[in-house]
Amino acid sequence: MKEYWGSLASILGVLAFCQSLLHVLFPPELRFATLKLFNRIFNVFNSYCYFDITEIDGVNTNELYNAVQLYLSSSVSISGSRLSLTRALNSSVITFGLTNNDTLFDTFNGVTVLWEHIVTQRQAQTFSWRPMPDEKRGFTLRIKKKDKSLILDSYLDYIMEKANDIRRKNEDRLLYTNSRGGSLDSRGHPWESVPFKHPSTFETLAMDPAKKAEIMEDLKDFANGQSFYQKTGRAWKRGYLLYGPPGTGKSSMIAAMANYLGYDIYDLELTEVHNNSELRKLLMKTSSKSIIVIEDIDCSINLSNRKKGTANNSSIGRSYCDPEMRSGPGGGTGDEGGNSITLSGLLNFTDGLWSCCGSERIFVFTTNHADKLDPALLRSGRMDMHVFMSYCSFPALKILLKNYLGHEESELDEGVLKELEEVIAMAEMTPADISELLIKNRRNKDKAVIELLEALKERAERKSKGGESVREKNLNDVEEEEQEKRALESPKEGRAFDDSCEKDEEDEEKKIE
Ligand SMILES: Nc1ncnc2c1ncn2[C@@H]1O[C@H](COP(=O)(O)OP(=O)(O)OP(=O)(O)O)[C@@H](O)[C@H]1O
Ligand SMILES: [Mg+2]
Repeated sequence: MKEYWGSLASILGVLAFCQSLLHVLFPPELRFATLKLFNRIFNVFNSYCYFDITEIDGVNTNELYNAVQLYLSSSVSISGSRLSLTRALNSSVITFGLTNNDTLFDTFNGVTVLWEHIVTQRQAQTFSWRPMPDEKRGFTLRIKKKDKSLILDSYLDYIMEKANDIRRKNEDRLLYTNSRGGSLDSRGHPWESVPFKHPSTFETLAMDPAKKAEIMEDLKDFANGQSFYQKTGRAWKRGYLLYGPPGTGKSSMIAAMANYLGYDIYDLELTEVHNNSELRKLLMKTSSKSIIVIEDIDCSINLSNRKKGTANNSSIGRSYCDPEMRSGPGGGTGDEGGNSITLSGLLNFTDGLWSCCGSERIFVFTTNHADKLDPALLRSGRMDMHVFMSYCSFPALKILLKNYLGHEESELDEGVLKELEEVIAMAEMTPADISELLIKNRRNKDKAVIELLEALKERAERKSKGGESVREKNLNDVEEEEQEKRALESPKEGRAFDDSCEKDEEDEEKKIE
């Protein structure tokens, strides 16, 4: 052992002697040139090339570093024996990462590459506007020289895309709102956000399964349709109008859409927006992969502008047909009027040049009265899909029974099922009403079903009685309308009516005399 240490010491001594000899014999310039030459020779014979991705690029955080870290976390979790764990703010998911100076092989398009995570101590604090971390972190990517041109660009793009997907999955959705009278926060953002944790999904949504499948397919096609939209020259956006009575699941559907696609929601409170330019600014500050929602659009602002007499000096309630209201992008005249937005502004918001300042966005409008909306707002391209959320149907009822009571169709008594099917359409009950009944009795499933059936029967009976009187009233109304119409259409009849009135008046006058 002593001999071993002795020989090691003598080797080190020789090396130190050589180094000092090199220093004495060769000037620094020559030493540098020699090293460069060695490097070149080494590179010629080395079949790999290396790429360093440092955590901090100058003073900015390198986005690629974070993306690589996230990307590698997806494969590391399965294979690594020592991993670093992180949990982002707002996230309910823990991600795995490579520990310091660890390596990992990855394969892309049949090419194998090596990643190494390198952590070194920062030597001295250089001047910086913000404090730097004590450690210098970075990834080194090793690729065979012959594969470099084959994969490098597409591989890095793929990593960025994958990392974004992982980030979206890990982070909870965000729900944004603008309801602060147009004020901006400290960073100049007009939107406030909270984590979006609505549990509604398409699985729990009670509606006709065929309609549900159609919507889901449409959403998936939209989300995967980047090349389609590019090819056809259309802005990558889609509009949905959800209409129907209160409590039929319009808001639940929006939440299900966001959870299905992993998008954020921007809930636009139209009454808080003062003018068209504010509306544009709000739109500019929305991110891609988001759903922009205007709930109860008929109540937010008067947009039923087609009726006579609504066109007055105020910009609210004026017609899209009104040339003044159509002029100029962004509503033009609407901005000057002061604190009101116009239909034109809203149309530009959903369909104009500004609507494509981001991409992959879905506009959803909800209303209880689709007939009150201006057709210009509803045309294809603005609202591509009109979804009627109806009263609870039999297939929807089966979904609610499963959600709230855990009942599969086969577990229910056939007779009860048949009775439910018979009365459900006539009862015209909303899924919200039925949910309340089921929640009330969820501890006693049999009681819940029986009470529901009774409530449905009672309601159906009331409806059928009410329906008759309504029908009678409607018939009377129609008759009166017909009479008025006839009077207007046949001047003779009208004249006769007028003549008789005049005659009566004359007689009256004579009597008084
Ligand atoms: N189709 C449905 N599927 C499942 N649950 C529903 C459905 N419709 C309503 N609900 C239940 O009723 C509640 C109210 O529904 P929601 O807020 O989605 O109705 P809405 O159509 O948006 O009503 P409004 O027009 O008043 O805004 C929800 O919390 C949900 O539990
Ligand atoms: Mg709603």
